[in-house]
Amino acid sequence: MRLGNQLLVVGSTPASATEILKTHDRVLSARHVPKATTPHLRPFSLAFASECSEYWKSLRSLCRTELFSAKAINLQAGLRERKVGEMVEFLEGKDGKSVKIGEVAFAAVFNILANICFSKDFIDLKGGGVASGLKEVFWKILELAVTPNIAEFYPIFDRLDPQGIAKKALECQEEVFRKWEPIIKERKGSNGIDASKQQVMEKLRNELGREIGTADSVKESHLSQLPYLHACVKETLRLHPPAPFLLPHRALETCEVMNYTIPFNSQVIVNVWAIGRDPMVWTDPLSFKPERFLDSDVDFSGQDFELLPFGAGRRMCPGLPLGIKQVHLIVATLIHRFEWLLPNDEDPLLLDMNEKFGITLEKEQPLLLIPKQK
Ligand code: HEM
Repeated sequence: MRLGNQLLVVGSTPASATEILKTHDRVLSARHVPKATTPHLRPFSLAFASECSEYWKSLRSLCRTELFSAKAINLQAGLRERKVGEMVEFLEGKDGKSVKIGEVAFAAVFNILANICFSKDFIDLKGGGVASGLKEVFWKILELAVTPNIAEFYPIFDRLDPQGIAKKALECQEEVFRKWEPIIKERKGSNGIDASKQQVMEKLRNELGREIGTADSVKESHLSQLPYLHACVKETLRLHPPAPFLLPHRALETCEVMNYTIPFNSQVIVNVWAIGRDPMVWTDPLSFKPERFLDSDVDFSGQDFELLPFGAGRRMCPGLPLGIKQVHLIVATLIHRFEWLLPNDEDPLLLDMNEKFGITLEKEQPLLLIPKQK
């Protein structure tokens, strides 16, 4: 696609994903950096490092050896269990009332990361906390990053910033800095749910009941014994990959991909959302069927190009080991500890499942649920 002066190349099949993320991994490993990722944050960013520089390499190696190595992940198990326990306590206090479950899970995940890096919580589950409101600012930045920006398509408009995107992005950045500065200083100092999904829930509850039994809380040591949970999470990531186009790559040099010439500096994206729903790849692609993964070796570790929620190749997500542990632990805990109802006796079949596209995918209407203690 041509967007003004910008060339955008989209790979939407496992074959083109293999070419982009494996065969031509080095040449296509640069990042297209949207202007809305503000200039002050760019030099420190791993995700928006424009090239695989020495600094980028040192950050990746820090992730591999310190933050997300198998040893580090095991050592963090107690912390994750504690934070998930606090989330459960908070939800117990909301028995019978509706909660925005996405926000609650976001706070738990954010606090896990904040404790790994800064040994303290950033978000108070009841609202408030040093980084309350950060989620909104992050969403705003992501929204700005994907807003079609005339100044990017036609560099002649760069200085004019006709849509005010650069200005708004700068305001967001200032807000992030305002919220983070004290912490860092201190540190220095529509398709509804069908009946088959109810069967999925029942199977998952049975598995959790069998493996965890009457134990009060789910422990990370239980997780490897929960194949149906793993299959449910894979199936969710197939249909709803959080980064539907990965993060935009950029060609370092002109190269040939599947007989197409990709000129130097083109933006290259892989549409993993489309791959996950491709009828040439998946049988009955739009149905939520975790069973498809039970007798299959297909995994999201970057070797199977039909399932790429974390990408593949050198720009692949370094946070996979932490991300996936958190998702398994949180989902298992929420289902094991609570019954979940929709507000106003809403029919699950009529639930609005539309998604809002951006760098990350989220439900257009936040999911409101009522926890009921079992
Ligand atoms: C379920 C959870 C997660 C998913 C689905 C996910 C997905 C992704 C995807 C698709 C990419 C882009 C890959 C590409 O452009 O080829 C990415 C990059 C990245 N992710 Fe994740 N991620 C998750 C959790 C995390 C966590 C927990 C962290 C760290 C705390 C993290 C840190 C990063 C970083 C730093 C990059 C940029 C890597 C680079 O450009 O070299 N992610 N992630």
